[in-house]
Amino acid sequence: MLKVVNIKKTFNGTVVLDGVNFEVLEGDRFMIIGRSGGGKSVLLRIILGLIKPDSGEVWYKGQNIVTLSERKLAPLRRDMGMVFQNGALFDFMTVEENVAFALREKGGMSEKEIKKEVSELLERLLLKGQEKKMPSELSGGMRKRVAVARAVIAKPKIIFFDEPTAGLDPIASSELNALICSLNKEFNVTTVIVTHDMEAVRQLGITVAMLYNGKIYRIGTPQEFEASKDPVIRNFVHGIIESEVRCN
Ligand SMILES: Nc1ncnc2c1ncn2[C@@H]1O[C@H](COP(=O)(O)OP(=O)(O)OP(=O)(O)O)[C@@H](O)[C@H]1O
Repeated sequence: MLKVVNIKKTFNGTVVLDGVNFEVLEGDRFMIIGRSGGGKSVLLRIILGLIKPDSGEVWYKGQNIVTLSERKLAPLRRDMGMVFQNGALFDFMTVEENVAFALREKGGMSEKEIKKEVSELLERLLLKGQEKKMPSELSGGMRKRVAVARAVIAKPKIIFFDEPTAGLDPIASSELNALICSLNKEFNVTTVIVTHDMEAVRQLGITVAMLYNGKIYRIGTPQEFEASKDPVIRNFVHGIIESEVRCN
C-alpha cells in the first residue's frame, strides 16, 4: 500500500535519515519506534509530502509522493488522515466545527447529513455533550480524541498518528489505543503509528519497525521485539541505559 525507498534527509549538516526503507501492507497497524530526536516525525512528514527528502521515494497508489506538486498531491491527501502530536485543532472552532471541517471542505453533503455524521462519530469517541466546547476547554485526552475524529471523519484509507499517547495517563492511553484498534478493524483503515511508547506497541502493533541511526534497524512483530537479545533492541524495549538509574 505504501512503500518507502531509501529516504535520506539532512538538516544543517546533521544526517537525520540515512536511507530508510520499508513497506506498509493494507490493513496493517505499522508501528515506527525509535529514540526521541531519531527522525520519526520527519519521516512521517516526508511520507505525507509536507517536507521533501534530499533523496529517495515514497510510493502510494503507483505515484511517487516526493516528486508530486501540491496540486497532484491533493487527491492523494484525501486518502490520508493525520493526527499530529499536539492534536493541531483549530482553536477558534468548537469541537463540532473542528470535526465537521473535512466534510465541509469535501462538499457534496447537506448540513443535516454533516451534523448527523459528526454527532454519531463524537458519540463513538465518548465525546457526546462536548460538541459546543472550544478546544481550550477540553482535557488532553479529549483533545486527542477530537483530533482522531477530525482525521477519520472523511474516511481515509490510511491514517498516520504521531505519538498518539504522548502526555496521556496509562488509562487514557489504553482507551485511545482501543479506539485506534477498532478504527483499524471496523473501517479497515491502514494505520501507521510513530511512538516510543512500548505499551502502545504491545497493545496495537502488527508490524514494528525500529528507526536507529537514521535507518530501519529491524522489522518484526511486537513479540519478536520483546524477546530480542540484540542489545540495541533490548535497551530500547526495556528502557535500559548504560548507567542504571537507582534513586532509591
Ligand atoms: N525543520 C527542521 N529544521 C532543522 N532540524 C530539524 C527540523 N525538523 C526536525 N529537525 C531535527 O531532526 C531531528 C529529528 O527530529 P524528529 O522530530 O523527527 O524526531 P522524533 O524521532 O520524532 O523525536 P520525538 O520522539 O522526540 O518526537 C532532530 O534533531 C530535530 O532537531
